[in-house]
Amino acid sequence: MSRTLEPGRLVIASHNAGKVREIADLLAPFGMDVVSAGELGLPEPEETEDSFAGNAELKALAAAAAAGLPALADDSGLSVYALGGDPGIYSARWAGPDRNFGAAMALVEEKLQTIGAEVSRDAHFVCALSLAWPDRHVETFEGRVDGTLVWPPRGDKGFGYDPIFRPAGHDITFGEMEPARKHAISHRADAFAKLIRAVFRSDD
Ligand SMILES: O=P(O)(O)OP(=O)(O)OP(=O)(O)OC[C@H]1O[C@@H](n2cnc3c(O)ncnc32)[C@H](O)[C@@H]1O
Ligand SMILES: [Mg+2]
Repeated sequence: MSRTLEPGRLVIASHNAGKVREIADLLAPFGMDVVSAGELGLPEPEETEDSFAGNAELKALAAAAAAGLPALADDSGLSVYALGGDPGIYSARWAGPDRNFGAAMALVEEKLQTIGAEVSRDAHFVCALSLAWPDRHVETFEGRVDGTLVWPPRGDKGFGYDPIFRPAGHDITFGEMEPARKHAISHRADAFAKLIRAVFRSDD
């Protein structure tokens, strides 16, 4: 049985502006009073776990303890089939400390080109969302969206690797997609749907 999230303040435990915006959009119908980790001046913890869920839990627990409030963290990434799942949990680190996703996308493409012309361009995004409370109770939900990598990058509406990811069944990239359409199908929306079913459930 999941714990119910009571109305009140909730920390979005991310230092990524694109994610904070998407999570705030997804939370908007639920009437929480959201504040980001950056606005509270919380430190960015080192992501030392070897899974999306492990890193999401670490970030949520750290923010909940520091703020004394429930905290929602997101650990996510792009997993490329032909690259054995890379960049995966290292998706942010491939962009380097200056968060240069142009360079990270070019690195993905370069590695695919090195494998050869017939290489599979299948990829998926994963998102683990963890909700933690100051008493260290934590709940984690995972989502996924499948798609194909395109080159060159297209669109400037999203963030991160969005300009090279075309979700299955669509002919535009996440970078070209309106936020509302991305929220209907994304890995983050998939994880979020599971989270809201669990923690905003009514007990009757
Ligand atoms: O850890 P926080 O502070 O939340 O921010 P971060 O950017 O470091 O986030 P992650 O550690 O989860 O790294 C995941 C990277 O994968 C990329 N990514 C995740 N979701 C994405 C999405 O919806 N569209 C494009 N790229 C995404 C994004 O660029 C992130 O930097
Ligand atoms: Mg991170």
